[in-house]
Amino acid sequence: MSQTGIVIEAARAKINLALHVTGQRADGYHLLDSLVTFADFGDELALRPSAQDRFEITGRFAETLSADADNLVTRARDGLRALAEELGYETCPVDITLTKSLPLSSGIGGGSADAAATLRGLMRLWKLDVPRDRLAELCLSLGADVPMCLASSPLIARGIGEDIEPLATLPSFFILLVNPLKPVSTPQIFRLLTSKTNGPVHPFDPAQADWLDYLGCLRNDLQEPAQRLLADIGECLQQLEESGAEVCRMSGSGATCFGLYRDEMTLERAALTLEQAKPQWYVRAGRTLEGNAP
Ligand SMILES: C[C@](O)(CO)[C@H](O)COP(=O)(O)OP(=O)(O)OC[C@H]1O[C@@H](n2ccc(N)nc2=O)[C@H](O)[C@@H]1O
Ligand SMILES: Nc1ncnc2c1ncn2[C@@H]1O[C@H](COP(=O)(O)OP(=O)(O)OP(=O)(O)O)[C@@H](O)[C@H]1O
Repeated sequence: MSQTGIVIEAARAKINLALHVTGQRADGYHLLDSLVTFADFGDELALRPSAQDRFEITGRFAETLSADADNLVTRARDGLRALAEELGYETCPVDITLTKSLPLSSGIGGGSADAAATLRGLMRLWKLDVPRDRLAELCLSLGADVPMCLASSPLIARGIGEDIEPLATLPSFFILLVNPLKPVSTPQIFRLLTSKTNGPVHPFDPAQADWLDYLGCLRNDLQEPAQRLLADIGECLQQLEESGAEVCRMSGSGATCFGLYRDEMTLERAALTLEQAKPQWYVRAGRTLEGNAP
C-alpha cells in the first residue's frame, strides 16, 4: 500500500494458450484441460479507504459497462465483505476505480480478472487472512475463470477451472491480441460444441519440441463453434497467420485471437500492419508472463 493508502492491482488479460474440452458435468458445466498464461497488460483497479462505498469506471471500454450491483467488481467486493465479517474482521467502506482497457465478453477474462484483482486488493486493504477453501469457494461463485485470474500467473486449469496447477517452466512469449469488437456469449459457444469428450493437453517434453512447436500441436476446442457463429474470427486468424505468427489461436470462448511470434521485430511489424489494416478492431501487442515471475 502507498502512503496515501491507495492499493493498485493489475487485472491482466487471461490467455488460453490451449483449451481442450474433455467432458461435461451433470450440472451442464464443461470439464476443461487448459494451458493458461497472462499478458503484461489489462485492466487496472485502484482501491482506497473512503467515507462510503464508491465505484466508477474509466478507460477505453468504460462506456460498454455499467458500475452497478451486477458488475463483477461490486459482486467481488460485497462477497468478500460478507465473508470477512463472518470471519470477525471489520471492513471499511472503499472507493474503487476500474480502468477498463480490455474489451467485454471477448474470451480474455476481463471481468474475471477485475473480480480477482478486487479480491486481492481488498485483502491487502482490509488486512484479511482468508482460509484458502473459503476464498476458492468465493472465486468460483463469481465465475469459472476467477480462480485462475486470482493466481494470474502461468498454470494448467482442469475441472471447470477450479483445479489449478502452476506452470513454472512456461516461458514468456511475444503476443498479439486481435478482436473484431463483436461480443461473444460464453454459454452460447459451449452449447454449439459438437464433441464434448476430447483428448487432454499432452505434457510438454523439452527433448522433443520447443514451446512454440508444442503449442502449435494443441487446440482450442471452442474455436470451431465460435467461428461458425462469427465469421470475423476466421478473418482474425488469417490476418495473424499472414503477419508471421508461429501459433494462431482463439482464447477462451472468443472472439479474441492471439498470435505468438519468435521475435519482437516481427511482432511489432505485425501490430503496425494490423492496426492500419483494421482500425475498427482491438489490436494489442505485448509479452506474456513467465512461469517463475513474482
Ligand atoms: C471458456 C473459459 O473462458 C476458459 O477459460 C471459461 O471456462 C469461462 O469462464 P467464465 O467466463 O468465468 O464462465 P462463467 O461466467 O462461470 O460461465 C458462463 C457460462 O459458460 C458455461 N460454462 C462455463 C465454464 C465451463 N467450464 N463450462 C461451461 O459450460 C456455462 O453455461 C456458464 O453458465
Ligand atoms: N468488470 C467487468 N468487466 C467485464 N465484464 C463484466 C464486468 N462485470 C460484469 N461483467 C459482465 O460479464 C460478462 C463477461 O465479461 P468478460 O469480459 O469477463 O467476458 P470474457 O472475456 O468472455 O470472459 P471469459 O474469458 O471468462 O469467457 C459480460 O456480459 C459483462 O457484462
